Amino acid sequence: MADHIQLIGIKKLYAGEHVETAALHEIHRTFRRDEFTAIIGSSGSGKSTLLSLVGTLDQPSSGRVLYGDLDTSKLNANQLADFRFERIGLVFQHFHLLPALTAIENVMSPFFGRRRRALDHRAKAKRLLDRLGLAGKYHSLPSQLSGGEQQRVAIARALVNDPDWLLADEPTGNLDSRNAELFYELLQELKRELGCGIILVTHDLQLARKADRIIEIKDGLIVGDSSQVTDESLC
Ligand SMILES: Nc1ncnc2c1ncn2[C@@H]1O[C@H](COP(=O)(O)OP(=O)(O)OP(=O)(O)O)[C@@H](O)[C@H]1O
Repeated sequence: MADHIQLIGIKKLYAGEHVETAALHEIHRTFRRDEFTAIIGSSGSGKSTLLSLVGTLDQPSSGRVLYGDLDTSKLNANQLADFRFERIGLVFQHFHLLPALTAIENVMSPFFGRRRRALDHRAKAKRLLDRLGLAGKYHSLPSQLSGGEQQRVAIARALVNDPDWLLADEPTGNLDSRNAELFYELLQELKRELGCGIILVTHDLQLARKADRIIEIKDGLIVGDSSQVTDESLC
């Protein structure tokens, strides 16, 4: 189990028809599993790009992403998919639930096509849904759930395989401030209970301020890191 993720000289260029966008410039940073890290920055600053590279959903143009000693740039596409499945849970702003599947089927969906005992993961999915206050909603479709409930189904799905890391991209963007607050508290509890590292991209400074560590991105560069500078210089 990796206790840290290390970014070594990460750059990301997006090639357009006529222009190339440099979304990230030479990022060096280490994330620790015992920290709740919030990533903040204005729109277009590179937060989602950074999270997708950390989550191995995309490859950097140059540089490397290490989970402990494991260099993810050495893995092929199938190995990366297995690596993500085993180690990383992902939550997105729009939840990305499959509309034709019930809550419990959505939670189990990471196992579809993988040889695992169906009974084991159904039991795990139920435990997670119960833990997240959705015991009566196993068979509800996403369209029959509130935004906050859909978000909790998405978290259950991200946690169903006991990941070492939970990466969340603007997960509170579609929630009102009360539900955003509840969501944040839930993440804190899950972190304590399950011991997974959490990296949260957010526009919500109120929430970010509660994290153990805040990293601020501007124009593809890290311009603030509360583990290296005083809190007053951030936000
Ligand atoms: N697939 C892509 N192709 C081309 N350019 C992209 C692509 N994805 C992102 N970009 C560009 O890279 C830069 C960083 O985008 P990114 O989505 O990482 O920002 P962000 O901080 O997450 O923004 P927001 O808060 O609005 O979601 C932006 O200039 C964006 O237009």
